[in-house]
Amino acid sequence: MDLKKPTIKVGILTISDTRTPLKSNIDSFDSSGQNLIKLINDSNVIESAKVVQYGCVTDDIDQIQAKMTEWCSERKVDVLLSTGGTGFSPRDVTPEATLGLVQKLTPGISQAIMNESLKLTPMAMLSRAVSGIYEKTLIINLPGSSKASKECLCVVASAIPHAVSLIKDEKEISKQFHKQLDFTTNNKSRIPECVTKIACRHRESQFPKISMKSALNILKEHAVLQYTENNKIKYPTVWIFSTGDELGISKDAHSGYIRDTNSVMIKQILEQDNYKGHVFNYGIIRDNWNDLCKYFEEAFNNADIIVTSGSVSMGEKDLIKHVLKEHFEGQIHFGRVNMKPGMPTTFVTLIFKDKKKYIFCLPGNPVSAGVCTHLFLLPYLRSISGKKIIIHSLKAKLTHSIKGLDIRPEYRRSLLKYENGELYVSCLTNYQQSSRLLSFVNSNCLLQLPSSSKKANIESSTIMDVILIKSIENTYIAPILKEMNLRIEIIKKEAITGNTKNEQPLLCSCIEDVLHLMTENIFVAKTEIIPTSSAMGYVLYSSINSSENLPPFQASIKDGYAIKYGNYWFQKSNIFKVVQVSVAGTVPCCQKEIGDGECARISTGAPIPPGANCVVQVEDTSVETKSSDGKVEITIAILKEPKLFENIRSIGSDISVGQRLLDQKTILGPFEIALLRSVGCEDVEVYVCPSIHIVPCNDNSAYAISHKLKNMLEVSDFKGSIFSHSLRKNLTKFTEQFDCVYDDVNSIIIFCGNVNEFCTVESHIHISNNTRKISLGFGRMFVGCDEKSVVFLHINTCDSESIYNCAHIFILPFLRFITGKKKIISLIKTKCNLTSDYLPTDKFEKAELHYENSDFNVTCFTMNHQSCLVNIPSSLDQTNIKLKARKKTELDAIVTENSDYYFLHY
Ligand SMILES: Nc1nc2c(c(=O)[nH]1)N[C@H]1C(S)=C(S)[C@@H](COP(=O)(O)OP(=O)(O)OC[C@H]3O[C@@H](n4cnc5c(N)ncnc54)[C@H](O)[C@@H]3O)O[C@H]1N2
Ligand code: MOO
Repeated sequence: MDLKKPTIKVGILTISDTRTPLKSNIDSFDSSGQNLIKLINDSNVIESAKVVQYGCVTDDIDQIQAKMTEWCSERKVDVLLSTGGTGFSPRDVTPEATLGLVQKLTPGISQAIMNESLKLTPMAMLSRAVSGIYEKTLIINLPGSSKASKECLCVVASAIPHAVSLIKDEKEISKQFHKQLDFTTNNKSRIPECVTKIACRHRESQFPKISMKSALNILKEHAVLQYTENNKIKYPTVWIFSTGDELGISKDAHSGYIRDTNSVMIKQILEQDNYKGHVFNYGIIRDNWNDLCKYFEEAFNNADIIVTSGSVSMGEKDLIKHVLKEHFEGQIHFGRVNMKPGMPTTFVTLIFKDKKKYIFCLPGNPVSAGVCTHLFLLPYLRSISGKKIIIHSLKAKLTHSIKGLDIRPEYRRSLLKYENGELYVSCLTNYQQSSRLLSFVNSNCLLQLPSSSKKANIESSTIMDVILIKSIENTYIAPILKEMNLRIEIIKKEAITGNTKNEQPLLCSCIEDVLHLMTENIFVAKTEIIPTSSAMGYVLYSSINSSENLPPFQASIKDGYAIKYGNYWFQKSNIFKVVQVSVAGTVPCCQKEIGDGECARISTGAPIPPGANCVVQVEDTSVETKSSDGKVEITIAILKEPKLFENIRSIGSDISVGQRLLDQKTILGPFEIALLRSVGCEDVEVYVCPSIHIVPCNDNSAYAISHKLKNMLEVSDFKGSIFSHSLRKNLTKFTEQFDCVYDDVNSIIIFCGNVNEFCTVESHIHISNNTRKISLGFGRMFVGCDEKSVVFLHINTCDSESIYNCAHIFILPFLRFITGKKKIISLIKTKCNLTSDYLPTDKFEKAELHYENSDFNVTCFTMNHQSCLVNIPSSLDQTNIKLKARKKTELDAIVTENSDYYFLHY
């Protein structure tokens, strides 16, 4: 796919008797040379190129040739661009100097420059510029004026990288090119006329807009699990790729370029959902027929399910559907869905080498790609994986009114919140554009809005359907647990004697206070800087602002024509001459100005040429006149009055320089990572994840609870390892293991099980000041750190119930707290049918949690799936409960298992 390209070294040689690089003298300042440097170094007009040599010489053959020879024979430059000395005056000798040197002529380059220049001015015929190859350097003469040299450079810029690699005989790159050529010649595929002849492209989409319900039903019909190997289920392999000529991954990009966010985001969404098959990111594929055929073929040879993003709407380079249909004879089950965003979503199946392949073609707009991954791809993969949960949907009360519904059913990024026992949903922002990844940040669900042709409204407090796109757990952060009455003692160590003494116990009722006391002076948050792409699940240490604008240039929202919209629309002609093409990847600064009565054919995401002030979608146009061979449209008619600035995304409208992207302590998921990548933020500072070592203190029961604790940590995404030797049984072996983990500054050591005296532990961990001891009612716990600031916890219990409670009420909250998580504990209000046989225990009891009729319910004293801990207050007396026997009692519950699963249904 994308080979890493070496930098192209460029030399700029100004040839003039009068010009100098000195800015002080405006009259003689070499503005043309300096402008070329800017175009290459700052505007990246030539992909992967940098100006490494610059010089000014007079119009003298010897001087010119001396400089050219120095730069070329010493291989200082790959491309030498001369500016000036190409005209008819007696001193103009640049072409003669060049011709005297080059070993091969490159007339195509000179001709291309001449052709394009003549379109701008007949005076171009007075240029005698030439070009050719000397040693391994390409020399191109450009005219002397700033404007003309820029225009000429733009004509040839896109061909330069390939020309250079051919001249340098770069094996890999040329091999790739020739492979492509072979493919083209061997390829017998029938390319449809709408692709080969631009004047014949479809003005309207060929695919009916089907409803979301029908689309899901079609997917359901195709969700057959048929992959088995040796009687074992083998989950299908998924390959993902992004398409687009404007996409890139590297930092030094050319302008007109957008960073690929989608392939990574889609992969991470699948991984986060624990899809059991293999998922590969295949990178970026360019928008051309042969590349698409070739890479699809490779994907079909290796994968069962292929997911693409981009190239599915109405542009001339939107080839995916055509390639699948014409080249691979695929069956397009749907090619458009009546929804916002994500309308062009496409689902195709085909038979390749006797095997059925399933292709999900998602739109290129990053929000559309993310939303459609959740609404189509995940449900599909879940159903072929035999999961019960297909779509996470639930009901919530709208916190505000919604004005002016769209004609398409809409899925808005929104925030679901749990407050006072009820679920509330609010749309975070009005900026819901499908290019704007920021709309995912701080949202955790999609609010489903019905369509309306009359721009109807929805009243506040209406109960709405929402679909979860992030864990709901973050919606009910409630760190306060009442009436817990936990005792904390602080243990001080006397530095000189080594004795320990206890301080007066403190009584705390709020878990957050306890955590603060547990960590104060003990724990210093540790952070590290890691690559953004591997930051999934980490917590951001400090907030991040953007250093770039997105889009970086004015971009089109639709495939259509960029026109200059005049004031008196109907008095003017609706016929426009197509004078320019702006497809994805077009370099903005190379575009010509659009004049009255002119237009540029433009694709979604491509830069708006100067002069144009609105884009008319292709559906609202027709071809008026064609070229004689019928291939090219010469003029088009605009059928509907446009609006000023319609279908234009202005610079920085999605993200502007300096804008806050993410707040500190944000948990980084697929959307957050995509957002950071979209503005080139390649590294992030995050809280360190500790390595947790569990030490069984004494006998077998300590081993059993150590394993139990390890499992509980893992369910919550913390990794634990267990010492193979217990503290009590084999002190020597234990010490060896201990020394190993001791060197790791990120260690947390958890001692499990009773030891009569805490000092057995203490003697091994060089306890420092301020160790804390907490009495929990169901065991005791110590928190402290040693001189090397290894944090240790000692849970003084061997009782299985106690370790469960202790893990959920202290250890996990503690670990979340020190790794920067905002969510410390998931506490919700539940309703419970308590029977009169119930006896108050003043304890946390395990219970089953379920979500029914918009209520969270718990069933206590059940052996069914225990998924929460309910806090049964001691003040409830038996008579009271008997009285309430038929009424539901309200109880606080700590969610102990991934609670998203309680809301799921298809
Ligand atoms: N004339 C019409 N134009 C458009 C229509 C339409 O019905 N008629 N539909 C619009 C809708 S709705 C959507 S959604 C987009 C979908 O376009 P494509 O799927 O063809 O995607 P592209 O044109 O390739 O890209 C759209 C946009 O997204 C950016 N992009 C693409 N891939 C990526 C990526 N991997 N990472 C980041 N950004 C990406 C691209 O630069 C464009 O800006 O079409 C509308 N047009
Ligand atoms: O359907 Mo598109 O996804 O609105 O931008």
